[in-house]
Amino acid sequence: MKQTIVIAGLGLIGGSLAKGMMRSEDNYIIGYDVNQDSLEFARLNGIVHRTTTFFPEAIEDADIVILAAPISESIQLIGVLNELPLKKEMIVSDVASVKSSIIKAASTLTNEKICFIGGHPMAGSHKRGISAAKAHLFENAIYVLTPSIRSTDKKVETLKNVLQYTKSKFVILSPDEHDEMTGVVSHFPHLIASSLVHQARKWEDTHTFLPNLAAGGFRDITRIASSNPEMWQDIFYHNREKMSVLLEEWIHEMIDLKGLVDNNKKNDMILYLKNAKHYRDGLPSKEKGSIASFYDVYVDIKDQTGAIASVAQLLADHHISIKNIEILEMREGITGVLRLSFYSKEAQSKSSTFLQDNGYDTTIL
Ligand SMILES: NC(=O)C1=CN([C@@H]2O[C@H](COP(=O)(O)OP(=O)(O)OC[C@H]3O[C@@H](n4cnc5c(N)ncnc54)[C@H](O)[C@@H]3O)[C@@H](O)[C@H]2O)C=CC1
Ligand SMILES: O=C(O)C(=O)Cc1ccc(O)cc1
Repeated sequence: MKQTIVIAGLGLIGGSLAKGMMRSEDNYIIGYDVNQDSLEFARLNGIVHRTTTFFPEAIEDADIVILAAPISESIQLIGVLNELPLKKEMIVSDVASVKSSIIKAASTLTNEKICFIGGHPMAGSHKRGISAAKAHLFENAIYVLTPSIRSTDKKVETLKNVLQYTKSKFVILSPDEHDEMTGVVSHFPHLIASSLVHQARKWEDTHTFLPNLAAGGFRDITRIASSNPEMWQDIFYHNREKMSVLLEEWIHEMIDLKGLVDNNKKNDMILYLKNAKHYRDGLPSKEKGSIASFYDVYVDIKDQTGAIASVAQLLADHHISIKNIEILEMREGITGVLRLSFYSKEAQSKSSTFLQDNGYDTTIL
């Protein structure tokens, strides 16, 4: 059955959803955004069927509306929707990284034609805007749904059917459970990553050479500090109660850790690190989920012209596509390490074998 789907906010997430849902001929997709350039990009690249900057016109014939603007803007749009005269019933969902404030806004809806179901596709990127949108962004990722009092199981199934083209895995959670868990594994790590970067920046005043020593570990743990600051401020604001509890807990943990360092508690420190390693190693890291991870191969390469191209060409010759390629360490004139990420375990192991057969040193961690 043909469905008219409106995506309000055609940025990284809205654009990726649109691209995923365009896979079905049953979906007629309208893009709404306040930014003309995003809409033009979407039109030129066939990401949606139609675009508009006028919200009432966008939702006129909608069966499903997905709010994909920044959290505070999506909350406002819920209020706007409530005031609009609607011709027919519609499912309204969102993609916001925090669910309690969205569901709170939805609970004030009085328009009987609206069935609200909160949503959060748990995958993203440090980039923003529609030009970074990818059809496969949510493949195998967890997609949390938080039904409100204004939804039914049948409507949840309808929404899942439409969203199935994103190829994500649906999980139903309460808003509070969602905000607590994402607080721990997604939001709080962003705060810490930013604070580590600040610490390094301050120490650079003492040691100007310091940035040159910022190798793989520092870059890995602070990668997420390069994300969209306005979006993360909005997330921290809406999840501020959980953030405050987590910060309090973290401060205590750091004080305990300082005790281990100051008093040279060797065995306690080893145990602390062992326990962390054990838990980290046991995370479901080979599937894309709330912690995105891929099948990686580390390759030692020489610092010489064409070194990366040779590795890429070798894999291309064997029809293996690389999901991501990153230079982890490159010391001038010596060697470096490339991290190649693949979509499957099979591609990972084949690549490693082909590379080794061609004289490269590879490691799979
Ligand atoms: N970036 C990420 O990794 C993830 C973000 N999210 C959530 O997705 C939402 C959007 O984030 P992104 O797509 O990353 O941001 P983005 O900055 O790439 O896109 C936001 C879009 O919303 C538009 N917009 C702003 N105010 C609007 C309004 N009043 N009406 C219509 N459009 C409006 C902007 O022009 C922009 O095109 C946020 O609520 C965020 O919490 C969820 C999962 C992952
Ligand atoms: O895993 C992370 O924390 C990311 O950086 C990607 C991301 C960002 C925001 C979300 O709401 C969900 C996923």
